[in-house]
Amino acid sequence: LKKRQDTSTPAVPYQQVEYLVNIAVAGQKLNLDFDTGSADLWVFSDSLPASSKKGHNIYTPSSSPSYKVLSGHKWSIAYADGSGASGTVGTDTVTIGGTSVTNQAVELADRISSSFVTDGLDGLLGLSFSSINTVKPTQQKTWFDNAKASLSSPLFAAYLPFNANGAYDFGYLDSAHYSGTPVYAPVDDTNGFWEVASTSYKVGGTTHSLPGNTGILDTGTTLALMVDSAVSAYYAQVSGAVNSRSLGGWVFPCKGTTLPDLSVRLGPTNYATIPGKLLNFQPADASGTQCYGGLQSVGGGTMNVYGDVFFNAFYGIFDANGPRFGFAPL
Ligand SMILES: N#Cc1c(N)n[nH]c1N1CCCC1
Repeated sequence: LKKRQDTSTPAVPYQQVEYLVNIAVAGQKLNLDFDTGSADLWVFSDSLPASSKKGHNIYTPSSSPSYKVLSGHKWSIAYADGSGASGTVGTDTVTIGGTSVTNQAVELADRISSSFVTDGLDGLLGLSFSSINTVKPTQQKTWFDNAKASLSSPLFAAYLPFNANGAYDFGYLDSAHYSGTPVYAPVDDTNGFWEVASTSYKVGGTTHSLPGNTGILDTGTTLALMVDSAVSAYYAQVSGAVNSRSLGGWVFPCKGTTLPDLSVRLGPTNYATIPGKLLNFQPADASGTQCYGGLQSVGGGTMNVYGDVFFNAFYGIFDANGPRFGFAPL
């Protein structure tokens, strides 16, 4: 699994950092973005315009003897960052690590939005709950849902260290990928996400409550996105921080700033502390004067989104038994 930081485009709230995982769809190697915030497995297909296919590995069903068309089935997905894709559906054998799933729904993109053309990925592998899969008329299951019975344990874990190669462990916990003992929070899968209660946070030695709030653990989102009260309270601790419309979010002076840690409550008991140094995402402009924060606003609602910034500090354990989410410091 490789991590590629796309610093070419200006920071935007949902900018994707690709976690490229090499998987085989019927022996055809593809780099897919493993995304615990969505439930569709889709790939670039040969029915895309040539301009969209440039620089990507393309899945060609015609060269796979095990491919079967799922006739009359379509899919269409729109992500929170405004990107999207759509197309037709088939099934094939999908192998990750040593585990093969036969008759896995593979969604063929015949339309993709521009951000996918420039990203280094060849598609997405959804790892949220199958209840939000977009295939119609018959909803399809995620690769993990299909695979979990044949794994030693019905779980997977995300190891995504900052600026280093990461890994997804399927069916087991790799003790080399975390320290200490994992703690767990119950997951409510009603909305199809790995969603836990997140009713308070700590910054600058003060505990703030977030009544009725939850958080989703989402490897497909780059940053940590929280409700405005939390984001404002955090940047109130950072001198010179401003919420810049032109730069697309909260920025602060790159020089001389020491960001505070952010502790977020996951479940009824435990807090996860993200060190301040992981909350400096990248320079917000070419001059490098202002830096873009790794904590940004989720907009409205009470559902916070703990993305890759969280996983840069914690090994994330997605356990279908429960279901529950576990975490331990890297
Ligand atoms: N926005 C967004 C988003 C998310 N919350 N999880 N995964 C996402 N994407 C996967 C590919 C593009 C966006």
